Amino acid sequence: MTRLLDKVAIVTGGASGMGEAHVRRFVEEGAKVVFTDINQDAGSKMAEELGENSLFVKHDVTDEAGWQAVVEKTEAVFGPVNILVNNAGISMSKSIFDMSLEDYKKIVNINQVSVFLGMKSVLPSMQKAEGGSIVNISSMNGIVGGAVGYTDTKFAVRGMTKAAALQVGHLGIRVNSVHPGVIETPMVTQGDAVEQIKEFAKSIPMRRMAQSEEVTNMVLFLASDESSYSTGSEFVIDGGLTAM
Ligand SMILES: NC(=O)C1=CN([C@@H]2O[C@H](COP(=O)(O)OP(=O)(O)OC[C@H]3O[C@@H](n4cnc5c(N)ncnc54)[C@H](O)[C@@H]3O)[C@@H](O)[C@H]2O)C=CC1
Ligand SMILES: CC(=O)C(C)=O
Repeated sequence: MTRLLDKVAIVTGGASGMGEAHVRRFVEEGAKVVFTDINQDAGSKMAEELGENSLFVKHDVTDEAGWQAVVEKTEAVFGPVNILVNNAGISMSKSIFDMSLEDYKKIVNINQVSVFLGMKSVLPSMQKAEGGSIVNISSMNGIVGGAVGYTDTKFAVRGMTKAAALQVGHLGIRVNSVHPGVIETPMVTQGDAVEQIKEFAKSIPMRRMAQSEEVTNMVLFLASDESSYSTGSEFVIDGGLTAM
């Protein structure tokens, strides 16, 4: 299990759901992983369990100064950053009639502005490392429409990925987006639309939601050198939903 041997990675939203699965697998694959989240309790417990090749830093992905601190801490403890997974995000299921500007700005800041801040903050460190891989977690709703606000941010992440990829390819830095369908994480199982989502899952071509680890396999491929010629691309993992 050495697909990320000696790579230094940052994973946001790493204390739960898909982010947690990515962190655990990256450590198993030999990476040194700094993972961040606003959930201090879950993050600290996980870091204790994972041991010396991981470090938890409490960080809100909308906080620009905090991003600098995360990168500085990563370099001080493990060295320059090779991998960034911009995973943290929230969902929101209000209609356009009910959504306030405050709601809208909140989801744009957490799901979209954070991705800009993350990429901008790690690039100098990736230049020190002489290359890197950025994996931006969008959604199937970055390919086809869904909830207002959420869809807007996930389409943006897909576009931001391509724009950044064009600018940093010559530096040996790759940037790709991942587009999960319906994944069984707390975002889905603890949300207010759980029954509707379960019903919806019956209409997925593969007739089920995915487990986080199935998305991790894709993220791991993109984070590793195995995807050395992939950049500016979107990788869909949705059980066939966007093929419909
Ligand atoms: N679960 C699903 O079906 C799908 C999820 N996604 C995306 O995948 C990513 C991960 O989602 P899940 O694992 O499902 O969600 P989750 O809710 O299980 O995990 C998200 C994590 O992000 C953290 N977080 C939230 N706001 C934050 C902030 N401001 N700063 C730092 N951390 C913050 C949460 O504390 C949590 O630990 C999100 O970007 C989501 O939009 C995309 C497609 C499908
Ligand atoms: C499709 C999606 O991004 C969900 C369920 O959060």
